[in-house]
Amino acid sequence: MSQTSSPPKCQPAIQRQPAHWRDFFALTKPRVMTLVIFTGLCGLLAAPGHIHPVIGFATILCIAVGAGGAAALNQWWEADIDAGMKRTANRPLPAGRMDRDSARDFGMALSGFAVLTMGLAAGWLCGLILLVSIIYYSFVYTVWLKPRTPQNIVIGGGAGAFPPMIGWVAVTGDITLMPVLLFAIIFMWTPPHFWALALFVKTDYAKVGIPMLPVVAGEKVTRRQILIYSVLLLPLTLLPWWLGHTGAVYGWSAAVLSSLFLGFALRVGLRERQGEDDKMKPEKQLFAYSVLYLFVLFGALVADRWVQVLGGSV
Ligand code: HEM
Ligand SMILES: CC(C)=CCC/C(C)=C/CC/C(C)=C/COP(=O)(O)OP(=O)(O)O
Repeated sequence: MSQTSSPPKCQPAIQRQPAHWRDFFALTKPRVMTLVIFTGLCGLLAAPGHIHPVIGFATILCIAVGAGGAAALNQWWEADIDAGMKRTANRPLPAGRMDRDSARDFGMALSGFAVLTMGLAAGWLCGLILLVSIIYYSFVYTVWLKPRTPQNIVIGGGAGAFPPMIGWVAVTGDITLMPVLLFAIIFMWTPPHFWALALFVKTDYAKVGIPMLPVVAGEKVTRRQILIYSVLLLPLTLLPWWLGHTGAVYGWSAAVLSSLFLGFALRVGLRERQGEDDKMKPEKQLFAYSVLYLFVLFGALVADRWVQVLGGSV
């Protein structure tokens, strides 16, 4: 098990020219962060109350910039690990298209800008939650948990669960039960989301000494764990409806989406791999569905709110 206690030592290919803007953009992990930004936007749109459109826009912009900054800091720290994995070897740092200090400075600048602007525009509670999520992802998860424990993403998953809470608090000004439930839903969703992927990129993580669950505990345990979190996710996503915080549009959407999630998870959880040339199709399907699932679930939350507003029930 590797214990990363200092930033990457290897300086890959020599970087002679200033990095291209495309590499700075890539450093923000834009594809992953679309869902982070979307859930933040949904938290903002589903919250009861009104927010000035400019403040609302600034809030989402700051979530995007802050998440991008945290992703850059993650890659600054992990350049040597990324260099050793096929999936990540072509990132700007391991591929030598950018020097490490630029990535660090870029990440710090984005993070600092996002937290300060968030505090000034949407209030310091939102600024504080954003700061916590940036530190959570770039330090608690990346530096501390990831190289040390197979429970890294269970605890570290909290980092990605904050954006809808930020969006919600930007509108209401305080942390009530609903933003906590939205946090809990993403927290519970993260292990099946990531372990489905970890099952089919297991060898990559093993190669660089990252103790992901399938590497340390094996596939069977990982499959069972995926199942446990997916079973718990179903009632958790229904809680906002049962407690009367949302209407039937969200409730039925959650019931259908989470049942399907459980269906995909059951196929992964209860099966055994058929030899080394197994294509891991159910695992790939669960991973792909996990992304679609969260998009649609949070979309349904907003649709539900709009139905209630138009129907005059709030
Ligand atoms: C600690 C928690 C998490 C871990 C370890 C994790 C890990 C990963 C990894 C390794 C990928 C593969 C794609 C890539 O390398 O860029 C991925 C894809 C993705 N993740 Fe996660 N993830 C986590 C949490 C989240 C959260 C909270 C969200 C959004 C709310 C999210 C959204 C996505 C999306 C949208 C993709 C697909 C990107 C694409 O289409 O290429 N992830 N995740
Ligand atoms: C507002 C804010 C700060 C949001 C952060 C959101 C967040 C925690 C997203 C996590 C998503 C992500 C890219 C995980 C990758 O894990 P990894 O870095 O272990 O993946 P890798 O193996 O691809 O590098």
